[in-house]
Amino acid sequence: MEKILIKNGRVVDPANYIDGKKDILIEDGKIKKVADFIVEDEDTNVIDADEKVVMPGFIDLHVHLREPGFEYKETIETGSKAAARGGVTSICPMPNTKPVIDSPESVKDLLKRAECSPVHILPIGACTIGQEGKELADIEGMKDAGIVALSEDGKSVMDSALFRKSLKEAARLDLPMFSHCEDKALVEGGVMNKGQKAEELGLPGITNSVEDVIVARDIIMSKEAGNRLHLCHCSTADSVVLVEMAKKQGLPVSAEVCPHHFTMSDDEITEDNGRFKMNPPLRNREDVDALKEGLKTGIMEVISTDHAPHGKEEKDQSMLKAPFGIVGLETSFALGYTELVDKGVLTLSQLVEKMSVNPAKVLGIDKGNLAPGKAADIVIADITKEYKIDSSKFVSKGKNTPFDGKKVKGRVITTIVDGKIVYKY
Ligand SMILES: NC(=O)N[C@@H](CC(=O)O)C(=O)O
Ligand SMILES: [Zn+2]
Repeated sequence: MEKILIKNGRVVDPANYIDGKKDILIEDGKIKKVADFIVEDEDTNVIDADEKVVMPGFIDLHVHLREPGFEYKETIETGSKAAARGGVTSICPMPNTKPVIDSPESVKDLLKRAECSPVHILPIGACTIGQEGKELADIEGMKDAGIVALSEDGKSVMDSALFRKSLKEAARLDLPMFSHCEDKALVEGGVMNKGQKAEELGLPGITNSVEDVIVARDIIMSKEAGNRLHLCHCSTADSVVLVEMAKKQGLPVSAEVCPHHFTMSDDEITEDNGRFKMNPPLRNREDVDALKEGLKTGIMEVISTDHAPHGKEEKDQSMLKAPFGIVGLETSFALGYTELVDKGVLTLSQLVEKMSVNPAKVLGIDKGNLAPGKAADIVIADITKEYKIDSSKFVSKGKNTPFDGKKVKGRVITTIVDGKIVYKY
């Protein structure tokens, strides 16, 4: 296998307390050596990373690949290539495909299909059969087949007694539960955040309580069941308060924030169009500020995208009709860098913690770390030059983003997975 030497880059590797100029030698898919100066052999591929940052590959705990069943929105191939373009070297696809990933056979089928992927695919299994919320799925069988977490994402298991059963299985099998927090009955047809903007546009609103009551329920129930709980796409100020309370009690609770929720608030929605529609919705300024503060203090540990591709026609219509969801894999680093690091909310090292180190901890996998001997999953990026997000360049089939044309910094230049270059700008 090719030897690669990454020279002169600013290595940002928080797991090893490194933020400084180093060379990294990669051999046989693994990191061989990290040092101030490494001399190359003749047969080494040298990557000049002068003025670039070199980080452990990002791990995205929340993506939708749509295959099987909705290949017109995305396939495993296009979604995983989008990940590589975004510097994301491991992705966790949610089970809301058709059929739903709810059995050992469907997990095996997914992993077989995933052989085309340039990045690692770590599947998540559904809690209930068909995500219908009626009957528990074969969770142990799915674990044996290779799932890394459980989730009913797209909805909550609204039957709390059934949810308790899945939490107990999660605890027994040591699988984290990834909770999509949404009290279905409270949505009442809402399509965007309830507030002044929704009134202006004449659209039904989604209150914060839709999320908050299930965040509280899931924390309380996980405390009793003894499972690890990871709260998906937190969007409200009170979610942060509740996660802080759980952490103060020493509970194994983690929480993610998506780039769109820390970048944009509902008052920035310019028109009634599906590109502004996702679940949970863009919230108000106070919520956005609370999420940023939560990221800063460390209460919110993970940034993941909830990459949710849809067809052009589906999204280019009123929020009353468009499906929920926006793409995120190809813009997450740029938004994180621009909104959090460049604006002084986080250091670059802290951003890497949220995008690489902590997601690995949530899954309990040996990644997010550039020490010798570790797998060479690496991203090299340029953080100096400003550019505009251009959705026509996305390799994802989904172009549905509210950030088209936004000026950002933070461009992924090279992505390496297991010592192999899988993307080059
Ligand atoms: N987030 C979304 O708006 N949509 C997701 C489902 C989900 O993660 O809630 C989807 O699958 O499209
Ligand atoms: Zn969700």
